[in-house]
Amino acid sequence: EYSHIQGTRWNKNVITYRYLLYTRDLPRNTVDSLIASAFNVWAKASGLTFVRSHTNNADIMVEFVTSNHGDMYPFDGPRGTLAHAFGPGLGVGGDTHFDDDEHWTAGERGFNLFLVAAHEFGHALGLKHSRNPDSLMYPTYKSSRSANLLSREDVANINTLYSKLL
Ligand SMILES: CC(C)C[C@H](CS(C)(=N)=N)C(=O)N[C@H]1Cc2cn(c3ccccc23)CCCCCCNC1=O
Ligand SMILES: [Ca+2]
Ligand SMILES: [Zn+2]
Ligand SMILES: [Zn+2]
Repeated sequence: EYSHIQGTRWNKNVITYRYLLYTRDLPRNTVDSLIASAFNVWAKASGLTFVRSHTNNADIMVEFVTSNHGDMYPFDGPRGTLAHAFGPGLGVGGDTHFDDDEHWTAGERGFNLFLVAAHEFGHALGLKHSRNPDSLMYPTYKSSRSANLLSREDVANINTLYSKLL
């Protein structure tokens, strides 16, 4: 929800992402697959393609950081704010930061990285919060989410931003 540079949406269909820092809570390949799955949630609904990059000019830089980490939004230790993402745009646009003072998991305990990442990438694509508790873009974390993560509202909102490419 930190729409840093006024760009409501990405103006391209292929969006790259790159890891800067991992968490020690999970094996790297587990992080890779959870993050890829979170991108895939939005790829299916928007027609966008997400490609992992290993160079430093990726659109979405992904990192696990704590407290003050170089932007105007320091994290707050365990619990509280779990992560944040900048809206579409150049430079810091799209960048997604996870609070590494959280306990990141692939399951039910702690905070599920897939669920949080899916919410964050909604912001990275330009989505704001929803008032519907069943929506992925609801402002607070919910561990129990149905199989189809996106509410009809989430799908409608992403389609408003990115008309589903044929
Ligand atoms: C939706 C998330 C994936 C991303 C958002 C952050 S963002 C920028 N991407 N919209 C988030 O972290 N929301 C907080 C909101 C929040 C809930 N509480 C808080 C107590 C203090 C501060 C924040 C919170 C009450 C206590 C529970 C704290 C743990 C869970 N935290 C949250 O749900
Ligand atoms: Ca926190
Ligand atoms: Zn940050
Ligand atoms: Zn949010």
